[in-house]
Amino acid sequence: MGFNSLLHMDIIFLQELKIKTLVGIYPWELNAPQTIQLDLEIALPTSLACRTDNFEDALDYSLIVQRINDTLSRKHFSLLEALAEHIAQLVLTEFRSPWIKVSVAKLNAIRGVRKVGVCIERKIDIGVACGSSTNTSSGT
Ligand SMILES: Nc1nc2c(c(=O)[nH]1)N=C([C@H](O)[C@@H](O)CO)CN2
Repeated sequence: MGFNSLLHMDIIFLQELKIKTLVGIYPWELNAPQTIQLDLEIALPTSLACRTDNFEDALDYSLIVQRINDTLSRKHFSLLEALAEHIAQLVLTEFRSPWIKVSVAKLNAIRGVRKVGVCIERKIDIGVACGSSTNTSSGT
């Protein structure tokens, strides 16, 4: 139904997106926003824009950045893992992406380590792409 096959995957990437947000397991992290760095690879639902050169056929990456900034300005996650999952599910559902890789890192959070973080990969259930109502995308 208009979705690329996995042999033919077009990807929008966002590198080193820096966002201030509340994240962490320690009490001091509840009220002190920290800068995290996000790297995203987002598979596109179609390749139409490649052929048409028409912005209306493209997924506007500035809207994805806006949406991520918006959601992270309202939330506090304890773990980077949960923050990454939230971003993955948001992009899969709201932007109709079939596959995503999300890396989230804290900068200089540990002495001697420039970046520490997690990287997760998620995909939608193929049934969802084809219009079925089941969704088993989370947590796999
Ligand atoms: N696997 C994880 N380990 C730790 C996390 C995390 O999000 N995932 N977070 C912390 C603290 O919040 C730390 O980053 C404070 O500097 C420790 N371990």
